[in-house]
Amino acid sequence: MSLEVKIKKKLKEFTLESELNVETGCTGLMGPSGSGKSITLKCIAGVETADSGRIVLDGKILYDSEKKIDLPPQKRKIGYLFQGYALFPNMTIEENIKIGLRAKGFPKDEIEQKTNDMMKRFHIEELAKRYPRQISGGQKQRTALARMLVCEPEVILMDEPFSALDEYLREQMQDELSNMLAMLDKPAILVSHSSKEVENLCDKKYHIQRGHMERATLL
Ligand SMILES: Nc1ncnc2c1ncn2[C@@H]1O[C@H](COP(=O)(O)OP(=O)(O)OP(=O)(O)O)[C@@H](O)[C@H]1O
Repeated sequence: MSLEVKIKKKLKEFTLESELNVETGCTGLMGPSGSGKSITLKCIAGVETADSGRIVLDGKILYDSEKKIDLPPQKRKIGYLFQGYALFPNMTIEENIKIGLRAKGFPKDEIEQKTNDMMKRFHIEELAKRYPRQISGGQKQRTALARMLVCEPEVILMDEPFSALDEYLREQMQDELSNMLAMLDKPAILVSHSSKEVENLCDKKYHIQRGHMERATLL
């Protein structure tokens, strides 16, 4: 399974020129603040649109400016773990996980089944009826991961998934994430400011600076 990205997008201060190939396994994306990491992920997910280029997942075109193809986010099969998780504060943990499945029109009993399976897998079933403000940082991250994976994405995008966690929890969640990625066997992109995190979790990395992306070597 592979994801090929070659896109351009004019931003206020520079032009983003993202070019990366991601295979099964985890690819790190590093760079200074404001260099174009999040917007690259958003273009891949389809919540932002590039000005030109192509995004191809296993031969399937998600975006092609010349062919005028631009699949909406719900047709891209991409899981996006947002910076800060973006859980809906007015929905319970359970409802937060169900929302994507509802949007995709799954039947009610299948939604229940899939949500319960995911909550068990991430050890959050006891939190089902609580709201995001009533759970810890690690539990929020588990909820966000469950919400992302319940829709069975083909590609996983993670924007600084550990930045909100303290050091102890960060190491624990890194281990969990590493096991999960190995089990899923899908391409993943991890945006991070930490070389250590990328060295631990990724088998490939890119650097981006003012919108210009280059492959870098892991230590
Ligand atoms: N939709 C948009 N249209 C135009 N410019 C944007 C848009 N979104 C972000 N930008 C600008 O593009 C640049 C890159 O932003 P981006 O959010 O990708 O940075 P980043 O590398 O993820 O930074 P950080 O590490 O701080 O999260 C910034 O200068 C930002 O102000």
